[in-house]
Amino acid sequence: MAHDMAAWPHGVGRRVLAEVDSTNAEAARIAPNLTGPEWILALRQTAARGRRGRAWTNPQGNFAATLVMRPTESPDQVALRSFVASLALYDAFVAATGRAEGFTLKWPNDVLLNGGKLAGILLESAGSAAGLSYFAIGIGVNLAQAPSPDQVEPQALRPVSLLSETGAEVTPEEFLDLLAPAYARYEAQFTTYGFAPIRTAWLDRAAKLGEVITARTARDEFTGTFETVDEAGNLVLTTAKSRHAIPAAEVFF
Ligand SMILES: O=C(O)CCCC[C@@H]1SC[C@@H]2NC(=O)N[C@@H]21
Repeated sequence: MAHDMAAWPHGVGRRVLAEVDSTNAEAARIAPNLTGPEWILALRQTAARGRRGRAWTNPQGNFAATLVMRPTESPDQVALRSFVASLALYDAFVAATGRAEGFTLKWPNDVLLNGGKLAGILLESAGSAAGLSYFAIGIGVNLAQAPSPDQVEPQALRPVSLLSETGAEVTPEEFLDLLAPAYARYEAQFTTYGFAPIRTAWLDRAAKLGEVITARTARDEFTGTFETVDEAGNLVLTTAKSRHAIPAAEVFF
Protein backbone atom coordinates (compact mmCIF):
# COMPACT_ATOMS: atom_id res chain seq x y z
CA MET A 1 0.00 0.00 0.00
CA ALA A 2 1.21 3.50 -0.81
CA HIS A 3 0.15 5.72 2.05
CA ASP A 4 0.88 7.45 5.31
CA MET A 5 -1.31 5.78 7.86
CA ALA A 6 -3.40 8.16 9.98
CA ALA A 7 -3.98 7.18 13.62
CA TRP A 8 -7.04 5.18 14.60
CA PRO A 9 -9.70 7.70 15.75
CA HIS A 10 -9.93 8.33 19.46
CA GLY A 11 -12.92 6.80 21.24
CA VAL A 12 -13.96 4.58 18.32
CA GLY A 13 -14.17 0.81 18.87
CA ARG A 14 -12.72 -1.79 16.46
CA ARG A 15 -13.88 -5.41 16.35
CA VAL A 16 -12.65 -7.97 13.87
CA LEU A 17 -14.79 -11.10 13.40
CA ALA A 18 -13.66 -14.17 11.50
CA GLU A 19 -17.24 -14.83 10.41
CA VAL A 20 -20.69 -13.35 10.90
CA ASP A 21 -24.03 -13.46 9.10
CA SER A 22 -23.93 -9.74 8.24
CA THR A 23 -21.98 -6.95 9.91
CA ASN A 24 -25.14 -4.81 9.68
CA ALA A 25 -27.08 -7.52 11.55
CA GLU A 26 -24.28 -7.65 14.14
CA ALA A 27 -24.51 -3.84 14.45
CA ALA A 28 -28.21 -4.12 15.32
CA ARG A 29 -27.40 -6.76 17.96
CA ILE A 30 -24.69 -4.74 19.70
CA ALA A 31 -26.44 -1.35 19.36
CA PRO A 32 -28.25 -1.47 22.74
CA ASN A 33 -24.94 -1.79 24.62
CA LEU A 34 -22.89 0.73 22.67
CA THR A 35 -20.78 3.16 24.64
CA GLY A 36 -19.42 4.94 21.54
CA PRO A 37 -19.08 4.48 17.78
CA GLU A 38 -17.80 1.05 16.79
CA TRP A 39 -16.44 -0.48 13.59
CA ILE A 40 -17.27 -4.15 13.03
CA LEU A 41 -15.13 -5.84 10.38
CA ALA A 42 -15.90 -9.38 9.21
CA LEU A 43 -13.50 -11.50 7.19
CA ARG A 44 -16.44 -13.59 6.02
CA GLN A 45 -20.19 -12.91 5.88
CA THR A 46 -22.68 -15.71 5.35
CA ALA A 47 -25.76 -13.54 4.74
CA ALA A 48 -24.48 -10.18 3.51
CA ARG A 49 -27.16 -7.83 2.38
CA GLY A 50 -27.19 -5.15 -0.27
CA ARG A 51 -29.53 -2.24 -0.91
CA ARG A 52 -33.17 -2.79 -1.85
CA GLY A 53 -33.31 -6.23 -0.30
CA ARG A 54 -30.67 -7.69 -2.59
CA ALA A 55 -27.99 -10.09 -1.45
CA TRP A 56 -24.39 -8.87 -1.51
CA THR A 57 -21.69 -11.21 -2.78
CA ASN A 58 -18.77 -11.21 -0.41
CA PRO A 59 -15.83 -13.22 -1.80
CA GLN A 60 -12.70 -13.96 0.24
CA GLY A 61 -10.36 -11.00 0.67
CA ASN A 62 -13.01 -8.34 0.17
CA PHE A 63 -13.88 -5.69 2.74
CA ALA A 64 -17.09 -5.95 4.75
CA ALA A 65 -17.56 -3.65 7.71
CA THR A 66 -20.18 -1.61 9.52
CA LEU A 67 -19.82 1.52 11.59
CA VAL A 68 -22.53 1.61 14.23
CA MET A 69 -23.38 4.77 16.18
CA ARG A 70 -26.06 6.37 18.27
CA PRO A 71 -27.29 9.51 16.55
CA THR A 72 -28.05 12.73 18.33
CA GLU A 73 -29.74 14.40 15.38
CA SER A 74 -32.82 13.92 13.19
CA PRO A 75 -33.29 10.98 10.78
CA ASP A 76 -32.85 13.19 7.70
CA GLN A 77 -29.42 14.26 8.97
CA VAL A 78 -28.57 10.62 9.60
CA ALA A 79 -29.42 9.78 5.97
CA LEU A 80 -26.79 12.28 4.80
CA ARG A 81 -24.13 9.99 6.34
CA SER A 82 -24.09 8.05 3.08
CA PHE A 83 -22.35 11.07 1.50
CA VAL A 84 -19.98 11.30 4.48
CA ALA A 85 -19.12 7.61 4.10
CA SER A 86 -18.67 7.90 0.31
CA LEU A 87 -16.11 10.68 0.77
CA ALA A 88 -14.27 8.64 3.40
CA LEU A 89 -14.15 5.69 1.02
CA TYR A 90 -12.79 7.90 -1.74
CA ASP A 91 -9.96 9.15 0.52
CA ALA A 92 -9.20 5.61 1.70
CA PHE A 93 -8.87 4.48 -1.94
CA VAL A 94 -6.57 7.38 -2.75
CA ALA A 95 -4.45 6.53 0.31
CA ALA A 96 -4.36 2.84 -0.57
CA THR A 97 -3.38 3.32 -4.21
CA GLY A 98 -1.53 6.64 -4.20
CA ARG A 99 -3.77 7.96 -6.99
CA ALA A 100 -7.14 9.67 -7.34
CA GLU A 101 -7.55 9.00 -11.04
CA GLY A 102 -10.54 6.87 -11.99
CA PHE A 103 -12.40 7.05 -8.65
CA THR A 104 -15.84 8.70 -8.78
CA LEU A 105 -18.97 8.77 -6.60
CA LYS A 106 -22.36 7.64 -7.86
CA TRP A 107 -25.50 9.04 -6.25
CA PRO A 108 -26.62 8.11 -3.71
CA ASN A 109 -23.81 5.98 -2.33
CA ASP A 110 -21.59 3.89 -4.56
CA VAL A 111 -17.93 4.32 -5.33
CA LEU A 112 -16.88 3.64 -8.91
CA LEU A 113 -13.48 2.92 -10.36
CA ASN A 114 -12.97 3.32 -14.10
CA GLY A 115 -16.77 3.41 -14.41
CA GLY A 116 -17.38 0.06 -12.66
CA LYS A 117 -18.81 -0.49 -9.19
CA LEU A 118 -16.07 -0.87 -6.59
CA ALA A 119 -17.96 -0.28 -3.34
CA GLY A 120 -21.48 -0.02 -1.98
CA ILE A 121 -23.00 1.36 1.18
CA LEU A 122 -26.05 0.13 3.05
CA LEU A 123 -27.31 2.60 5.66
CA GLU A 124 -29.74 1.13 8.18
CA SER A 125 -31.29 2.50 11.35
CA ALA A 126 -33.92 1.76 13.95
CA GLY A 127 -36.25 4.00 15.88
CA SER A 128 -38.88 6.53 14.94
CA ALA A 129 -39.00 9.93 13.24
CA ALA A 130 -38.80 11.42 16.72
CA GLY A 131 -35.44 9.80 17.35
CA LEU A 132 -33.34 6.94 16.12
CA SER A 133 -31.90 4.46 18.59
CA TYR A 134 -28.90 3.68 16.34
CA PHE A 135 -27.71 3.80 12.77
CA ALA A 136 -25.35 1.53 10.93
CA ILE A 137 -23.26 2.32 7.86
CA GLY A 138 -22.47 -0.98 6.16
CA ILE A 139 -19.70 -0.87 3.59
CA GLY A 140 -18.70 -3.52 1.11
CA VAL A 141 -15.62 -3.11 -1.09
CA ASN A 142 -14.40 -5.40 -3.84
CA LEU A 143 -10.78 -5.24 -2.71
CA ALA A 144 -9.59 -8.55 -4.11
CA GLN A 145 -12.39 -9.92 -6.27
CA ALA A 146 -15.37 -8.55 -8.16
CA PRO A 147 -18.49 -10.71 -8.40
CA SER A 148 -19.05 -11.94 -11.93
CA PRO A 149 -21.43 -9.75 -14.00
CA ASP A 150 -24.08 -12.51 -13.97
CA GLN A 151 -24.33 -12.15 -10.17
CA VAL A 152 -25.61 -8.58 -10.48
CA GLU A 153 -28.78 -7.21 -12.09
CA PRO A 154 -28.76 -6.91 -15.89
CA GLN A 155 -28.68 -3.09 -15.99
CA ALA A 156 -26.26 -2.72 -13.09
CA LEU A 157 -22.78 -1.34 -13.60
CA ARG A 158 -19.99 -3.85 -14.16
CA PRO A 159 -18.46 -4.82 -10.79
CA VAL A 160 -14.70 -4.18 -10.54
CA SER A 161 -12.08 -4.92 -7.91
CA LEU A 162 -9.34 -2.66 -6.60
CA LEU A 163 -6.77 -5.38 -7.28
CA SER A 164 -7.72 -5.98 -10.91
CA GLU A 165 -8.03 -2.28 -11.80
CA THR A 166 -4.97 -0.92 -9.96
CA GLY A 167 -2.81 -3.87 -8.88
CA ALA A 168 -3.01 -2.64 -5.25
CA GLU A 169 -3.04 -5.51 -2.74
CA VAL A 170 -4.84 -4.29 0.38
CA THR A 171 -6.14 -6.51 3.16
CA PRO A 172 -9.50 -5.78 4.85
CA GLU A 173 -7.73 -4.86 8.11
CA GLU A 174 -5.38 -2.45 6.30
CA PHE A 175 -8.33 -0.89 4.49
CA LEU A 176 -10.22 -0.39 7.77
CA ASP A 177 -7.18 1.38 9.19
CA LEU A 178 -7.38 3.84 6.29
CA LEU A 179 -11.15 4.18 6.24
CA ALA A 180 -11.83 4.74 9.94
CA PRO A 181 -9.59 7.85 10.25
CA ALA A 182 -10.95 9.21 6.94
CA TYR A 183 -14.51 8.69 8.15
CA ALA A 184 -13.73 10.40 11.47
CA ARG A 185 -12.36 13.47 9.63
CA TYR A 186 -15.51 13.86 7.49
CA GLU A 187 -17.81 13.09 10.43
CA ALA A 188 -16.17 15.93 12.40
CA GLN A 189 -16.62 18.23 9.41
CA PHE A 190 -20.28 17.21 9.10
CA THR A 191 -21.13 17.68 12.76
CA THR A 192 -19.25 21.02 12.94
CA TYR A 193 -20.19 22.67 9.62
CA GLY A 194 -23.21 20.70 8.43
CA PHE A 195 -23.86 19.22 5.00
CA ALA A 196 -22.61 22.17 2.87
CA PRO A 197 -18.88 21.26 2.71
CA ILE A 198 -19.69 17.56 2.38
CA ARG A 199 -22.03 18.33 -0.51
CA THR A 200 -19.39 20.44 -2.29
CA ALA A 201 -16.71 17.78 -1.88
CA TRP A 202 -19.11 15.08 -3.03
CA LEU A 203 -20.11 17.06 -6.15
CA ASP A 204 -16.41 17.55 -7.02
CA ARG A 205 -16.07 13.77 -7.25
CA ALA A 206 -19.50 12.97 -8.74
CA ALA A 207 -19.92 10.60 -11.67
CA LYS A 208 -22.01 11.89 -14.63
CA LEU A 209 -22.68 15.36 -13.25
CA GLY A 210 -24.12 17.48 -16.08
CA GLU A 211 -24.82 14.38 -18.15
CA VAL A 212 -28.00 12.53 -18.99
CA ILE A 213 -28.89 9.75 -16.56
CA THR A 214 -31.97 7.73 -15.64
CA ALA A 215 -33.42 7.61 -12.12
CA ARG A 216 -35.94 4.92 -11.33
CA THR A 217 -38.09 5.49 -8.24
CA ALA A 218 -40.70 3.12 -6.79
CA ARG A 219 -43.31 4.73 -9.09
CA ASP A 220 -41.62 6.57 -11.95
CA GLU A 221 -38.65 6.71 -14.21
CA PHE A 222 -37.01 10.01 -15.17
CA THR A 223 -34.34 10.51 -17.80
CA GLY A 224 -32.72 13.92 -17.73
CA THR A 225 -29.65 15.98 -16.96
CA PHE A 226 -28.04 15.38 -13.57
CA GLU A 227 -27.93 19.03 -12.42
CA THR A 228 -26.79 18.71 -8.83
CA VAL A 229 -27.44 17.24 -5.40
CA ASP A 230 -29.42 19.71 -3.31
CA GLU A 231 -29.02 20.75 0.36
CA ALA A 232 -31.15 17.80 1.46
CA GLY A 233 -29.15 15.24 -0.52
CA ASN A 234 -31.80 14.86 -3.25
CA LEU A 235 -30.78 14.06 -6.80
CA VAL A 236 -31.79 17.01 -8.99
CA LEU A 237 -32.66 16.02 -12.55
CA THR A 238 -33.98 18.31 -15.28
CA THR A 239 -36.01 16.93 -18.12
CA ALA A 240 -37.40 18.86 -21.10
CA LYS A 241 -40.56 19.53 -19.07
CA SER A 242 -39.47 20.03 -15.47
CA ARG A 243 -37.02 19.84 -12.63
CA HIS A 244 -37.24 16.95 -10.20
CA ALA A 245 -35.68 16.68 -6.72
CA ILE A 246 -35.58 12.96 -6.07
CA PRO A 247 -35.02 11.64 -2.54
CA ALA A 248 -34.61 7.95 -3.36
CA ALA A 249 -34.02 6.14 -6.64
CA GLU A 250 -31.87 3.66 -8.47
CA VAL A 251 -29.67 5.45 -10.98
CA PHE A 252 -28.67 4.05 -14.37
CA PHE A 253 -26.07 5.48 -16.75
O1 LIG B 1 -26.12 -2.79 -2.41
C1 LIG B 1 -25.12 -2.10 -2.11
O2 LIG B 1 -24.47 -1.48 -2.96
C2 LIG B 1 -24.69 -2.02 -0.67
C3 LIG B 1 -23.84 -3.18 -0.27
C4 LIG B 1 -23.43 -3.15 1.18
C5 LIG B 1 -22.68 -4.39 1.58
C6 LIG B 1 -22.08 -4.27 2.95
S1 LIG B 1 -20.90 -5.53 3.31
C7 LIG B 1 -20.85 -5.00 4.97
C8 LIG B 1 -22.27 -4.67 5.38
N1 LIG B 1 -22.95 -5.85 5.86
C9 LIG B 1 -23.96 -6.20 5.06
O3 LIG B 1 -24.71 -7.19 5.24
N2 LIG B 1 -24.05 -5.34 4.03
C10 LIG B 1 -23.06 -4.29 4.13
